[in-house]
Amino acid sequence: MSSSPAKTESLPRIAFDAPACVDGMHERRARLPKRAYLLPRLLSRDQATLVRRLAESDPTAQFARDPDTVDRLPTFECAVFDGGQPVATSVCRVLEPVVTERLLPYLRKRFDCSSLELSQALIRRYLPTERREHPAHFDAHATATVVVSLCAPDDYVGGYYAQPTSDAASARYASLDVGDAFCHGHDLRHGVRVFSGARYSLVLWFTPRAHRFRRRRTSTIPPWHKEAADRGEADALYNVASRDASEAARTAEAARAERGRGGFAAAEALELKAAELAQRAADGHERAATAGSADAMLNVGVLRYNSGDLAGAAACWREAAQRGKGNACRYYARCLMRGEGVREDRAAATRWLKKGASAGDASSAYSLYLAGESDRYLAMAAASGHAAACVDLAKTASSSREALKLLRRAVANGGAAVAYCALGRLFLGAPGLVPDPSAAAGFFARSGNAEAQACLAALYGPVPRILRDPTAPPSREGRMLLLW
Ligand SMILES: O=C(O)CCC(=O)C(=O)O
Ligand SMILES: [Fe+2]
Repeated sequence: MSSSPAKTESLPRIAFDAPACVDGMHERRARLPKRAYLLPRLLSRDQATLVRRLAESDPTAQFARDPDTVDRLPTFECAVFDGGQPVATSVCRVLEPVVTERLLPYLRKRFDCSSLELSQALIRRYLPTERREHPAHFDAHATATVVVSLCAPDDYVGGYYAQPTSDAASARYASLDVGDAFCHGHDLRHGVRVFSGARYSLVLWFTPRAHRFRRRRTSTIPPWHKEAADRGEADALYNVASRDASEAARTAEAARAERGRGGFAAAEALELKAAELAQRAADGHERAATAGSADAMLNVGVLRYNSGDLAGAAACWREAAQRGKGNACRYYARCLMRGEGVREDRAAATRWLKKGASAGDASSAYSLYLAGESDRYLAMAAASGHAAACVDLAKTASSSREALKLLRRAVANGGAAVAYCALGRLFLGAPGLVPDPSAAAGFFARSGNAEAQACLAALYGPVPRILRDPTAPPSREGRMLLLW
């Protein structure tokens, strides 16, 4: 992870061919190994601003916090159009003419599909107190993706990047002006990293009419991606295998729930299906790894590790790490640190963690900080939204305001229990904040972890039952709303 750049211009950027006009649409083809295009000013500045304002104010629009399909952290996405139907009606009214009159004719031609339609549209936000990144992934479910910037370039540093290979160093950023769109197919690895500031984007997914999908009902692999897998394309093989793996996990969860309800026969059938899917996922990952997918190599390493083949696991992780996969660097460093499957070598482990951190893996950066390397690794991890790093950095923040920002980011990035506990401590007394034991108690109750319960006991003596409930609302709702 490069330490925070001051400007998007200093990041490696996507190069484009000269402008061309296709069916009245201005495009610039990206110089990338996969089909991708810049569509300058797809929305006017006014339209982009209006879309963003409506998303923030329309009662039919809401930024959801349910788990994202890519990283399982809160999405902070606002549904605009779903399964062929408008959701945020006011936003759809602005987009309708742009989609039907300009985008659809263009995309049908560019992606050779006369039945292409808008399947889903959503707005994502990346605020300093919320999501900072969306890890590299494929939009396998869509024939074509169109991402429109709803922000001025000066509002943030970083943004959307295309990453042709699994090596994080191959990431190239698209500098988009407000209203500019970037358009790509199902086979382009891409992601978002916001180093600073706030970013809003509109994401539109197009599929043939017959494959229109509803939110989260994307567990089946669509034919265009399956065809790529059948041709032996490593990335597509990996995507198919990881879809099988997540279906296996979902089915196993359903089996557990069924067993809990006493439906033993149904549970058994689900367990069988989960085992079949897990086996198919394992075979798929092996095939994808053999075809050269570093993403799959990481998972094959996990499978080997879990089966007790530590040397096999270390070899897989090393190979994936050599190909620039940040989390594989960390997994391999762990082997070196513990002498698992390789000879123990702490100096080499540190070198691999540094490589992982510079490939964007926040946990590598945090591990380096924990191992006593420079404090800048703590700042690096916190900047990416690493929850524990945000909480640790909040302890030495220069102001209560900065500490609050970091703790809100930790809550949004999966660290609720520990962050709420730290918030409780902050409200017991911090420079610039009037101590508020009642607000502190509310946060401790929300946290529910052992430390927070001890703090509650210290505040009020034996903890009343209601305050032990981690879902109990804070005691002063009005005040909480101001902060949250
Ligand atoms: O926010 C963006 O620009 C892109 C988000 C994205 O890649 C996705 O939602 O799949
Ligand atoms: Fe995407």
